[in-house]
Amino acid sequence: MRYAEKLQQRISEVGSRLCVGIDPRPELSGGVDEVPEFLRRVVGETAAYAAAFKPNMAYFEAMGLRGIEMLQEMLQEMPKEVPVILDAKRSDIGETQKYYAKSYFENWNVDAVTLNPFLGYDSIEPFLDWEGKGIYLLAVTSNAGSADFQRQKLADGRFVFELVQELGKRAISESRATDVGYVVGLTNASEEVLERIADSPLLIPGLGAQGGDLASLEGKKRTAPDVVNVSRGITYKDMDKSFAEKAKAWSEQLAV
Ligand SMILES: O=c1ccn([C@@H]2O[C@H](COP(=O)(O)O)[C@@H](O)[C@H]2O)c(=O)[nH]1
Repeated sequence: MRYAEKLQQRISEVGSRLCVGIDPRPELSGGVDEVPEFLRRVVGETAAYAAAFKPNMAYFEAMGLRGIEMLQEMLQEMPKEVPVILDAKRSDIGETQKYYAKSYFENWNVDAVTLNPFLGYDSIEPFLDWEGKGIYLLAVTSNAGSADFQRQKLADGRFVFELVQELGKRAISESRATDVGYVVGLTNASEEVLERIADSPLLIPGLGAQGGDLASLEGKKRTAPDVVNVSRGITYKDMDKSFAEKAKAWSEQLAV
């Protein structure tokens, strides 16, 4: 089964596009030693509402070797029916990317990863021949600096983020096994952006703490298995509520 099919199946099962972001902050979770239990609770309580999970490598790397071990332990224990998108945003020459692809898709066996497309097609190629796997290329990120490059116009009138999508189109034209989607930040998902975004799987961060407005997505005729990520809005907000209650509330807002 292709990655996009697996994700669509999960969206249908849970009836929602909620992607639960997992970004542990030891200083807010009782210290590094408490993080494994925090992760078990987040995963355990939110899985029933999650179309996908999205751990971000940065938060695990920041805890050193122990953080990497925690990520590995969490990945091993995660329910297999929930696709995992590892937010790694890697970018390097193709020779090095081969090893990132092996690490994420073979050793850690995640379903999808985020990649930075700045180095071009040969830099994403090592990720393209993996059955059942997906990559999300950064197209329009949720930060203000997305205007610096991604939303600049070229001489021919196209935006730079449209060039990013040429990489995905090429992968489709070559019938590659890996599905290619895009990161589009909710905070920057204007009409002008969305009308130029392909009907490929989108990972949409920016809901909750970053203040993105779901109304931006309304009325779009999209068929791809898009997911909308909420991290702090579940794990570090309204701490009087359980993770399950917060995930349920977001999942209802993202009902399909
Ligand atoms: O454009 C992007 C790409 C990735 N992210 C990541 O998503 C989560 C968002 O966390 P919140 O707490 O819900 O704001 C985080 O891991 C970011 O690094 C993004 O926000 N925007």
